Amino acid sequence: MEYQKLFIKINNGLQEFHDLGQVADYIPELGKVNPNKFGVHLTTVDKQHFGFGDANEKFSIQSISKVLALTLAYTLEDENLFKRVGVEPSGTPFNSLFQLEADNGIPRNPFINAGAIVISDVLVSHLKNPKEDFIQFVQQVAENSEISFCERIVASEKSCGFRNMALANLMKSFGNIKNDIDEVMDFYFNLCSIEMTCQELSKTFLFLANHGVCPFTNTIILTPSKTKRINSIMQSCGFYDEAGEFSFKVGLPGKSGVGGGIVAIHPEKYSIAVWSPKLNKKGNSNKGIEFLERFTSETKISIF
Ligand SMILES: NC(=O)CC[C@H](N)C(=O)O
Repeated sequence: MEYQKLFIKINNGLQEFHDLGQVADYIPELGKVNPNKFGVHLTTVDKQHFGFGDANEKFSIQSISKVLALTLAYTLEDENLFKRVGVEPSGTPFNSLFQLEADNGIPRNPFINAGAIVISDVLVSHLKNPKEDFIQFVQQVAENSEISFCERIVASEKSCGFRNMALANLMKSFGNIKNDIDEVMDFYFNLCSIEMTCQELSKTFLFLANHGVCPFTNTIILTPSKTKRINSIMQSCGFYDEAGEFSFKVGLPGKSGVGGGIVAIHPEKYSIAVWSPKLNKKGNSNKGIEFLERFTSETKISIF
């Protein structure tokens, strides 16, 4: 399959797409990004690369990193992890508070903010030097020692992270945060600040298309069963209250971030990353979803 030609064809078709999305500006630093950036990169499990547009430019992967945090926490806690966080779609925005009270401080899934804050707490409990150990894990999965947190984004998020602090405090009141809130939230904001290019992102996530094994190094990141489960949580919860719509349109498990990135997995075939900073009302990349819908329609291949 010549994906390169297909990317060009879809991009040509998208010239007529009227992108009504808006760049996330509730985090001041994210509001400074050029809204017209657009990149795509696909890496196959047999290690072929296909890139397009701004595929080699770094951007803030934001909530996409929640998948990597879940991956590490799942290997450390096994099924015990799911006593403190569920695996059901929330049907609510990523930073919603109200469900959490009714659910006694147990977040619906690990990909909404509340769920990722619980995962952060788990990692803070297990890791000796949480931030350093976590970024080393990401570098290992990415096979790239340059991947890092972005201090500028961390500071920007901390300056306006009131809802996230509220989520953490509410969960602490229910006993579902074990460590000091400031330490957990410092970890969470760093987690959200990781930067990657589309190329780095698609390569990093390839283990999820390959039964948990990184094809470049043959390193086992997860067991096949845990890999299936993480893909399944991405399928049902990767896009907040738009998860059903993404599944309906694209037909692949995936995860979005408010930096405008999306990564989607076709098990046993490829991992694809798209970046377009303008978001729809649900906080997902508007053009990114459109691109992926056209991509799986053109290739006529999805998991369904
Ligand atoms: N959906 C997202 O990417 C949200 C992550 C963002 N850092 C936040 O906590 O609000």
